[in-house]
Amino acid sequence: MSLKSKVTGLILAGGRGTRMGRVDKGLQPFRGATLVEHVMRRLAPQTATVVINANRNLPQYQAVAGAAPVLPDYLDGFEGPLAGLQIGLQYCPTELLLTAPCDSPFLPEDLAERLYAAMLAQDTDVALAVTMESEDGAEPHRQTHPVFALLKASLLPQLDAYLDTGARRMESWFKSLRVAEVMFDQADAFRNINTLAELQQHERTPAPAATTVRAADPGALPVAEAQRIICERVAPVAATERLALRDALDRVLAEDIISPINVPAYDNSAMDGYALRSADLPPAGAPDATFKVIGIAYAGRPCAQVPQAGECIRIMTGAAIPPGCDSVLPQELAAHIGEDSVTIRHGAIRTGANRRFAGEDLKAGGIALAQGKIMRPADLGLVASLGIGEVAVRRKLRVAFFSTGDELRSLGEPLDDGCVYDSNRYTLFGMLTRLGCDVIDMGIVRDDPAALEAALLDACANADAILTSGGVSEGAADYTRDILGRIGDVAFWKLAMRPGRPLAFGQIRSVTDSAWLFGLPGNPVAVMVSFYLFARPALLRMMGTQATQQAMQARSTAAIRKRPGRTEYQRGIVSAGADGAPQVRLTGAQGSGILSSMTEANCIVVLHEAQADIAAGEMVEVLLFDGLI
Ligand SMILES: Nc1nc2c(c(=O)[nH]1)N[C@H]1C(S)=C(S)[C@@H](COP(=O)(O)OP(=O)(O)OC[C@H]3O[C@@H](n4cnc5c(N)ncnc54)[C@H](O)[C@@H]3O)O[C@H]1N2
Ligand code: MOO
Ligand SMILES: [Mg+2]
Repeated sequence: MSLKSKVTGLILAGGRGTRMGRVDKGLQPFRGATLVEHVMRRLAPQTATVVINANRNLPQYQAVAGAAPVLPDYLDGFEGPLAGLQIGLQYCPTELLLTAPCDSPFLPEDLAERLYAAMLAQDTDVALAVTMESEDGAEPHRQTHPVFALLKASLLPQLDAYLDTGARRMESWFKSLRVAEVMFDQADAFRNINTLAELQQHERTPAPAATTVRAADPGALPVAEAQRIICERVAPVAATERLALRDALDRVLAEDIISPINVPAYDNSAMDGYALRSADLPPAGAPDATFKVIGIAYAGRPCAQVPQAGECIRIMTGAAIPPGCDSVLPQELAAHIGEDSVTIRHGAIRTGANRRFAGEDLKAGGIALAQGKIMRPADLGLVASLGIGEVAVRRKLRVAFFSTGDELRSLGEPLDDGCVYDSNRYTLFGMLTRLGCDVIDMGIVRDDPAALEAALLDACANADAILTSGGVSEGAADYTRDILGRIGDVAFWKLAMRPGRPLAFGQIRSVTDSAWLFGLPGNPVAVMVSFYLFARPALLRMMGTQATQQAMQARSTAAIRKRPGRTEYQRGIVSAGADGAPQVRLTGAQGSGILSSMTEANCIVVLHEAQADIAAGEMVEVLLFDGLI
């Protein structure tokens, strides 16, 4: 299914146009058309249909929307973009909704594609555009553009609930969701035209180029684009197996776990104390009430006695709440404890206090864990709490890997002149094992076409995916390309990133088998960065789950040099600063072959394509290694 068919476009044209003198912004003439028509032209090629959210001049908007509907807000009173988004989500017939304001005639032609790639890679519900803005003389800063968003249509109930609270700010709502931010380097493309003066000014200036110009690396593919292509091509393995619960640790669930029971199965006490009927508690102004203790309830030994007015039951944590009781007084809150009585003051507890309800953790018939979940220790416990001892998981992935290069020597061999020990097979072994794959280490393959072809066909017969390192850059790999062309469809990419500029990706096929190939660059750090950004999300998808990337913002403790036009990944150490906020420093020399600065790192600092030099104190994005690298 193409991305386009999954996306409905929504042009937000429902505002009052206050800054434009209350004119209807979308209908303002601009370069021979109206603003909304320009936006329509940019969105239409990226989406299945485009609908317009407008609250005035509906016939004029209908003329632009054609067969698609024009949707006025469901909420009254020009409540802002979230109200427009709400009606858009209510209408949305596809899985995804892409929004853009009516006054952004230059929006990027690859907006949907790039937002979707990030949504997939980071497993989020929303993806937003971000740019680096530099106003005259000021330091460049990150600017998010919440009205340029790709959202899952399934978010509607969450938005309804948010609007019910009376809140209206888009940024605040997004803070409650999982959001991917995508850096675009065409700041102009997101510039909306707010005033009539700006409109006249733009009428004269040339339109920004629709496609990105990558000055640093012309022809290089953006990272998000490569991630999207890879994720769209690979699919989860179909085979599953049933395993005893403990053996399912770190495996991917192949079926939803439906709870056969309520957990807890019965109402029970959260405290050691006295179970009572709250109607018997003393009202305000009344003297303390003394209850008669008529029995004891233990966990596992319920008490069947039914307290009457003024009676209670001594109860232990976890014991079933006796019939007729609705609240538990913790024993330390009693005013006095007698031989077989307890005295309670007004206000000591609320009605319903310390009562844990049947099904409050999990409801019978509900989905306790969804398929695709990686089984962590908490998940094992949760499944055990349901009394389930076996689960279906996807079969493990088999991943073959080898290093290429005549200069490589294996451990135990003498290091001849001009040679290096093969380290990539060790980092790859570690990363693949951490990911939960069955690994097939195929050793070192010489720079020889026949040997390489034989190794690839051998790997293809035994593995779902093949990871190689080395031999993918410009000249030396020419014969590799020929082989791969013969036995598969493999593309060689130059990526707009560093390290990890060269990458080969595609499928190897023999008469009976096929396997995905990730031809990683040879430099030891490039291998790891390429694995993390491209192979890992793809392998996780094949395993039946989705990659999560733990991204966060941290303050850079020092200035960092950065060339605009490519994404740079630098090794860093993130820690809490003196004020408790996250800060990051680089680990030293950042050459693609320098592994020592990788071993010290706990994160990668991501310097986006459009970013230039970073000043000390500036916020940067970091990806946590998450125990993988
Ligand atoms: N003219 C150009 N040259 C290079 C380009 C380019 O665009 N134009 N790209 C550079 C970049 S960036 C990288 S990264 C490397 C990638 O090269 P290959 O994938 O062809 O890898 P090799 O040439 O085989 O090796 C590169 C480097 O890494 C060492 N290496 C390789 N395998 C291992 C291993 N298993 N363990 C330890 N070290 C390994 C190898 O000895 C080389 O030093 O190309 C640049 N050149
Ligand atoms: O990928 Mo290379 O390591 O960018 O130098
Ligand atoms: Mg090379």
